Amino acid sequence: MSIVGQRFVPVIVIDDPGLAPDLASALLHGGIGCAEITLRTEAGLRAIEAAAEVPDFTAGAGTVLTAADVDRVVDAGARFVVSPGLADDVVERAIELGVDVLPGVATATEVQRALRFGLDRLKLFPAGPLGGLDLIRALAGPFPGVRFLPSGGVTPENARDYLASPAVFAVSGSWMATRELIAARDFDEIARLSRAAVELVP
Ligand SMILES: O=C(O)C(=O)C[C@H](O)[C@H](O)COP(=O)(O)O
Repeated sequence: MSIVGQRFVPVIVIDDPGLAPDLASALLHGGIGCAEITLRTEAGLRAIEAAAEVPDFTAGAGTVLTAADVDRVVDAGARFVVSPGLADDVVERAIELGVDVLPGVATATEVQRALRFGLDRLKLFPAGPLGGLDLIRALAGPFPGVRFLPSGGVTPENARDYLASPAVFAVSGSWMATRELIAARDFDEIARLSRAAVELVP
């Protein structure tokens, strides 16, 4: 399973890898089948490993900054790799290993660089501060074949509008599984917020 077909990609910052299986189950319970587990914390890598074991769940890695990170997260079981920006070595290594890669782009120049790698699904980061849907509409003009994953400033209030754009394949954000909710083991609330997100899509 890959990220294709997913419409919500929760961004996870986790401090205890032991919580990853319950987190993945809560997301699944809410109707979300994947997550980008970031390497922002020490626990990230082991959390990917644990979430990758959960049946029907697609564990991905976020904040992947180097080719060595790609090796580590793929070894841990990550099925997709997300970066805040576009680093050639990260993209090349992910392609070599045959894992989906979603580099972050913020400009038309970066979209062109991503296209040279044959990528047509890109993260747009940080989507809100960059101009949100206005920017996506502007980029969709010269790049009609590209689909974006807006991340950064996506909320339950604007997710539906983003997802209504044909240039958006999924949205990403931390709101349905915040670091605090995970640390508090509030898996019922994570499932509820996930369900509410999924229900935003007609
Ligand atoms: O660390 C990374 O590699 C990231 O991917 C950054 C995240 O995409 C955003 O931090 C999510 O933004 P919020 O939903 O506004 O919290």
